[in-house]
Amino acid sequence: MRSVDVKEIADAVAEMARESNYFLGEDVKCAIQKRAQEEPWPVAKSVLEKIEENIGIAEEGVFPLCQDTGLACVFLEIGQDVHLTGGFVEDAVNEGVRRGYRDGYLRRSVVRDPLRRINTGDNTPAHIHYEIVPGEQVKITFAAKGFGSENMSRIKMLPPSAGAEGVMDFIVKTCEEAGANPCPPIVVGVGIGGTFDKAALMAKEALLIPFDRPNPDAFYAEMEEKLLRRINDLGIGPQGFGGETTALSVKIKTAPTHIAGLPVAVNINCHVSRHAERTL
Ligand SMILES: O=C(O)C[C@H](O)C(=O)O
Repeated sequence: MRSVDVKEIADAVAEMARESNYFLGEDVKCAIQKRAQEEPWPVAKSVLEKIEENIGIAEEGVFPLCQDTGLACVFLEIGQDVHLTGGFVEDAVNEGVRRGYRDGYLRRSVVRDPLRRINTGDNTPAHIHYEIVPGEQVKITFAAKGFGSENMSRIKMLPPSAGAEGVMDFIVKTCEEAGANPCPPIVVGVGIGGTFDKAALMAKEALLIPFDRPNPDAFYAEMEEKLLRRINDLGIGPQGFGGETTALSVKIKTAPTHIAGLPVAVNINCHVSRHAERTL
């Protein structure tokens, strides 16, 4: 049994909240740079170059990547041989979010009640997902989820007869209907199978997979490639001005499901796919 003080979790969350809002991952930056070089449409190319310039400005540490600094989504993988000490883990995560958003001068975007809309003032509470895993470490993944793109996400309970084609049509249609709203080029996370709620969670987790990591299952790796081509063929383009770059990456997660069902969830992210990881 190993002890981990939850204060370490709070510190890590605070650091990741600031870091992820100012620095994009290398996989995202490389994908944008490659697309900017290859994009044949002049307006699309110039928008991608502006996005690259914006990334450079954010890296100077004065302005975050986007005014929508996101709802803090925190994924905790807790080893079953870990003893968490020093307080309640949920309070520690929220303390980290509170500090990170305050010290990073990040916009607070959370309302306490979905209908009465009073801002909590410190971007808490975070959306926290816990998973118990083997071992004696705690892995924390922080994602700042913007809502222009979250709002364009969809879930559908398809009949099993829809098959792979039906699933792909739903994913592509979701991206087509999203149009310019999620600030393309988008990142597409897909969850197939499980239950209604599991599919949505997998779609969000799929957004955290590095762009350059191919799906370990060849069937789904091929589906990801086909989907990326089909979404880019929509011609929506960067920020909706047309072009061949509507999406940067499509990642799929799957889970066993019921014989009578085929849940599919599509979680869309804008091009600032912001997340960071720490292992304690
Ligand atoms: O919340 C915002 O700042 C805007 C939102 O992310 C949007 O894309 O419309």
